[in-house]
Amino acid sequence: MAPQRRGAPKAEGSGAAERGRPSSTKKDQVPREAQRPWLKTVGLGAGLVLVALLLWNSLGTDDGIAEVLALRGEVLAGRFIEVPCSEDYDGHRRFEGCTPRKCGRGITDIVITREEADRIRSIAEKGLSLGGSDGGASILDLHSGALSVGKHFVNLYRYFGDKIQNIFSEEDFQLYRDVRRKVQLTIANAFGISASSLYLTKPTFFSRINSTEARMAHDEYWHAHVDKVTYGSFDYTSLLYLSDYLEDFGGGRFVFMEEGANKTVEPRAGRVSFFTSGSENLHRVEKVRWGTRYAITIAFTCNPDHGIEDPALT
Ligand SMILES: O=C(O)CCC(=O)C(=O)O
Ligand SMILES: [Fe+2]
Repeated sequence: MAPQRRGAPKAEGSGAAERGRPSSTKKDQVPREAQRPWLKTVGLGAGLVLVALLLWNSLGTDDGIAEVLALRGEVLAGRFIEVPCSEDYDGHRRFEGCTPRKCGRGITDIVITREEADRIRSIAEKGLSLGGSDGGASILDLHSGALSVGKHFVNLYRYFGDKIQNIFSEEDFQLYRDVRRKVQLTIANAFGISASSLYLTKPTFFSRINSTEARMAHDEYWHAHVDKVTYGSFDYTSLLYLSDYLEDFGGGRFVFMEEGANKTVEPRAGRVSFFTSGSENLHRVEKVRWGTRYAITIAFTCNPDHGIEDPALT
C-alpha cells in the first residue's frame, strides 16, 4: 500500500511542475489532460514494481543468489554433493574409518515415508503441547528430557515421573529408534563408512518453529553456524523434516552458506538432509514467516565416549 501512495504524489508533482510553465492556453491544456492517464500509469507501474521488490525481499532469498538443492515438490531418491573437508576435524581425536575424510551433503526422500514422518511429528506435537517457548523456537529432547517451557527448560521425565507413560507409548519410542537407525545407515552408506562406527550424540532433538518474535537467545535459530563448533561432538548432522515448506509454513528454508551462491533445501515431510558437521557445511535456517515448522536434528559422532543411548520409556 505505501509504495502506491508514494507513486501517486509523483504524478501530482509532475502536474505541479507543469503549473510553473509561463503560459497556459486552452490549446496546450488538451495535451496535458491527455498526459495525466499516462503519468498515472507510470506512477502505478513504479508502485507495483516497488511492491513486487518488497514482496520478493520478504518471501524469497534474503541471502542474495541461491541455488535450490531440493525443491519441496520433488521426490529425491538421493542427491549427494561432495565438498572438500574443512580442518575442523583435526582439532579433535580422529577415528579412522569414521571421522570425515570425504565431506559433503546429501538429501533423500525415500528413506523415511511421509506416513512415518506424520507419526513422528505427532510425537513432537504431543511432547511440545506440554510446554513451548515464549519465543518462536521450542525444543523437545527425548534423550535428556529437556522441553522448552516459557523462557526455560524443564526435564520432562523428572516433571512427569511415571506418568510419562500416559503421554508417550512404547510404539512412539520404537518408531523413533527405527527412524534413527535408518538415518544412520543412510549416512554411513553415503560417506562410505560402517554404520557401527557411528554413535548417536547430543543434542538430538525435535524443533518446532513459528513466527513468534524471539524472547531468548535460544529462540534465535536463524544465525549461521557450524555444528561441529556449536555442538563439539557432532561429526555428521542429519535433519528429518516433519512438515512442508509453503504448505505448513513460509520462510524456514535450510541454507548452506557459500560464497557466490548459497544452496537451499526446502523442507518436505519425510525428507532427510545430512551433512558432515564441519565448517565445510556452514548453514542457517531462514526465519519462519508464517505457520509452524517441525523437524528433528539427529546427530552422530565417531567418538564412542560422546555416544548417547536411544530414549526408552522405562
Ligand atoms: O532445522 C534445520 O533445518 C536446521 C537446524 C540446525 O541447524 C541445527 O539444529 O543445528
Ligand atoms: Fe545446525
